[in-house]
Amino acid sequence: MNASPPPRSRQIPVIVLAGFLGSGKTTLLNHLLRHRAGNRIGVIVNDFGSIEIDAMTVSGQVGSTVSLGGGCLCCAVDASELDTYLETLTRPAARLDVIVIEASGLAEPQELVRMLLASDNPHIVYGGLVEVVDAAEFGATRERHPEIDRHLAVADLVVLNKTDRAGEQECAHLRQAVEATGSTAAVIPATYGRIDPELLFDPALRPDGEEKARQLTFEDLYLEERARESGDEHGAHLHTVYESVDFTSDVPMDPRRLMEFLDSRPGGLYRIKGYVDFGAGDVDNAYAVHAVGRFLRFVPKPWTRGEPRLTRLVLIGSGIDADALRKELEGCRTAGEPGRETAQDAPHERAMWGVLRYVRQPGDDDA
Ligand SMILES: Nc1nc2c(ncn2[C@@H]2O[C@H](COP(=O)(O)OP(=O)(O)OP(=O)(O)O)[C@@H](O)[C@H]2O)c(=O)[nH]1
Repeated sequence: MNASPPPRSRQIPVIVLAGFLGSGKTTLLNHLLRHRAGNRIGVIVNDFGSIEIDAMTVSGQVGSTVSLGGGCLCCAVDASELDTYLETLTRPAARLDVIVIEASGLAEPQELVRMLLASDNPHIVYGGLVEVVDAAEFGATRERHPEIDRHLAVADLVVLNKTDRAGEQECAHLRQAVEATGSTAAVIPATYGRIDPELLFDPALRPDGEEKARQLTFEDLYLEERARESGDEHGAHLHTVYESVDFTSDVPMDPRRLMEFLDSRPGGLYRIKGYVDFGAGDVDNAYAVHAVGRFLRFVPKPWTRGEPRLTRLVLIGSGIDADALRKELEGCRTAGEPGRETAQDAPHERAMWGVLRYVRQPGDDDA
């Protein structure tokens, strides 16, 4: 009998980090690596020579960084090559929580996103496209590279970086430009790429508490040092640009109403995560939900015996109206007569069609 590999139950989010030359991608990546909240981050870079790989690796993580030499990722690496790198990084031994691909400043990010969505690797889930924009250079870059509008249109999160060098006007201009592309991406202002890592990944939840019990690392020391230098502005400001909304319900959600809510979600609502009980719509499964920008996916998972049938959602965004969102979600609950309905009822099955559009079937290519 063949020894089967150990199960890898979680899908690892893969985030694409894009932006024009010098916009601050590497700075942002380094910031994420220093504020990784216990997560183990794997990085694929397709730059060559100009990045200090050593500076980007964090303690205990050397070996999880794969550098693609030889040019622009979307041109030089075909899908099978990318898959090989992803396969390496998703091995259980790597114990990664998130993978970030830093696209070359000249890459067409949509090509890379398409490759990820079409990937057969069952251990990854697309985690969104983050487009870094140099606020001070935005006007000039746009003149030289009109394709930036195309990049903004497909981004899930736009980081308006270098706001220290730009005036209010440039920032407002960029927001308008993003909206004009038809994009609903959240726009987050930043200096030196200091965005809240929780926008991209969850704090690690390690059952063995290994991260909590560990000794001070270089990362901690670095953070302490920086906090001292800056009077701790740094840490305090990280949490000011976005809001999060928690929603819990023991009444099942109505699939049609929830899909209406999700299909018309406001632009600033950048992330939704959690799981949903659709009651009679599917009595056997909880539906894990994962939304980044406009990307949405449901993954059905059988309820375990005795597990409380709850819907639990966390919504994260900037410029969102938390009370209004919570009310809208409350309005998505079923009238609530659990037990009276059965999954065999045709109307319930039909109501689930909207949800099932976002459940990936084997062999699907969402691109
Ligand atoms: N003033 C200012 N400078 C910044 C900020 N963020 C990054 N920089 C600087 O901008 C320069 C370019 O930053 P990088 O992070 O290397 O940019 P990149 O997008 O990775 O560049 P490429 O790899 O060439 O595409 C560096 O000198 C950074 O220190 C910021 O918010 N404000």
